[in-house]
Amino acid sequence: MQSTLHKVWQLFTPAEQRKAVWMLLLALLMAVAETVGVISIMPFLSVLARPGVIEENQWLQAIYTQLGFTEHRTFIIGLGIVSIMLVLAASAFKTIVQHLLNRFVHLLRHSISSRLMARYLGQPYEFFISRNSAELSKTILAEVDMVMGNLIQPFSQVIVQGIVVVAMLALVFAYNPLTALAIVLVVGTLYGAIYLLVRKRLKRIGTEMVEANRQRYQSCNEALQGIRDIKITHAEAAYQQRYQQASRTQARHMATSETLSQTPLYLVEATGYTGLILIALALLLKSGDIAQVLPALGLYGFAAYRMLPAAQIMYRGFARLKFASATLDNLHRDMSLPRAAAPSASQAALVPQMEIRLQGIRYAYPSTPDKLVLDGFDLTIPVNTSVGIKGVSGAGKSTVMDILLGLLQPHAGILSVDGTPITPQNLQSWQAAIGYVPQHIYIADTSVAANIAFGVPEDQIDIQAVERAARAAQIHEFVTHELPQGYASLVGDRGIRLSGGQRQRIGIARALLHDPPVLFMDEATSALDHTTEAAVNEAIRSLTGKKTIVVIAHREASLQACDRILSITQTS
Ligand SMILES: Nc1ncnc2c1ncn2[C@@H]1O[C@H](COP(=O)(O)OP(=O)(O)OP(=O)(O)O)[C@@H](O)[C@H]1O
Repeated sequence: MQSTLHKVWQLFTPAEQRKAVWMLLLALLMAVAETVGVISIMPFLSVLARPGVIEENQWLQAIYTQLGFTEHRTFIIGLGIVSIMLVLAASAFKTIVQHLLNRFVHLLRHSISSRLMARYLGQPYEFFISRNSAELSKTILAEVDMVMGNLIQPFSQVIVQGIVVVAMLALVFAYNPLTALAIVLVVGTLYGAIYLLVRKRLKRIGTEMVEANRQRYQSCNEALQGIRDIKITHAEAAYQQRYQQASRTQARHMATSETLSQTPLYLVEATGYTGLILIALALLLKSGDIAQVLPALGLYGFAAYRMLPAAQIMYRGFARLKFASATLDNLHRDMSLPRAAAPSASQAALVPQMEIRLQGIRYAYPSTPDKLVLDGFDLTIPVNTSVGIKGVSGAGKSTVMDILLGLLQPHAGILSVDGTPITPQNLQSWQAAIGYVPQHIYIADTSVAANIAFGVPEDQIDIQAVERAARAAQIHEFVTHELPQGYASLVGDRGIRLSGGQRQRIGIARALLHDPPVLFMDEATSALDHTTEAAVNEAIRSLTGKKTIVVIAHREASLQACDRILSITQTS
């Protein structure tokens, strides 16, 4: 429990932690308002039951004479009105505080999920090749919500309602300590026993629910991304079943957790009402006068009316805290990922003047640490020359390119530009000098222009630069003559409205957009027909001598224009 609270606390920024303390104070005031509301009913009920109490009670008498009352009736009406006003004021105050609490909780959700997204995006590329993307979306979108709904919101309720319960108990205690102790004993034992019985189960189904949710996201993601293959292989039923199984498990566990957190309500309600009737009878038997019993009964009744739901909400909060503890562990782990290294102050491109160099590179992927893809790999690329890299499939060509791009960190050896090693601090400057065409081009569901000027806000796109790059990539004619809205045409999810070759040319235009001094191309023309490939290659050939170019290609034709061809062989 303590570690759960500690983990929740660590999800907050220092400013949010301070705000949380303020919220706690407000909750305290809310409980005070609640108590004032209850206490204000006491004098009214007493006087209503037995007006003679005005003369017996020095406080009531002082108020009666000070305010110049002459008649009991008007005094009772006055007390009633004051009581109503206090209850109304307390309700208004509670509404405001509740709104502030809700706001705090929902803005926290926004803040935590935004920070988690930033934390993920700040991770090195290797992090993403080791984790499933559906799992990451699930944590950002579903688990933060889950933690808010099942942890922070119930936790804030545990505190607010805890204060209400304590205030109500104090009120009853002041009136009759024995009754207060009896209430604590009965209600506390009931809830405590039920909680001890269900907590292990809640934790277990909470853990299983996290796994079911992961499978739900993953099967959904895979099914929608691989829809072509699913259609061809008729794998709809298999995917549907995979999704359904996980979804059903999740639904069942959610329902069980709900039931387990609601169960004691009816039991405690029954106990509460039984207790109230027993107290009424005991009081009546003791005094024999219903008028004397009425105020005490009013107090107990109201305290029970406020306290039992509060105790139930508290219990529910604890139960949900237990249920969500596995989700919290997940979220806490990912929120504790290291922050991205701060880039150097200067973001100017690190343009090579002499050479780009890989020296003694050794690399193995995180999932297969014993299988070295590169071992003692050296490569020197003099500036403004072009290197073609060939080799059998799986030899490690793309891995070399990813290391040149600074996406993968070699385990040994260095990547340097003019003798300056590339580190996390100057990586951004190095990448600013590179235009890169990957093997699989990612096309976003936006306009052609926004896809070429990738990552630039729509209203800041330099359309002339976009057109220039598109001409070099041999896509300008297609965009202007065949797309209904030219560069503003939308390309669909992952560029579904474009052919493979058109997508590839958009990727090439993207790489050329800023006229980079360094150009890396990984199978950049593999999806083009011969005529288009020849035209693109011609455009790239015209750049030789003016840019430093590294090309990976299987087709010799794509490497013909290179100054040097390097053959990579698989390390055994
Ligand atoms: N994310 C990864 N995790 C583990 N192993 C990987 C990963 N990516 C690539 N590999 C392995 O590393 C080796 C080199 O892969 P790489 O993609 O660099 O080859 P390549 O020469 O570019 O191949 P191709 O010509 O088929 O694109 C292969 O054996 C591949 O299985």
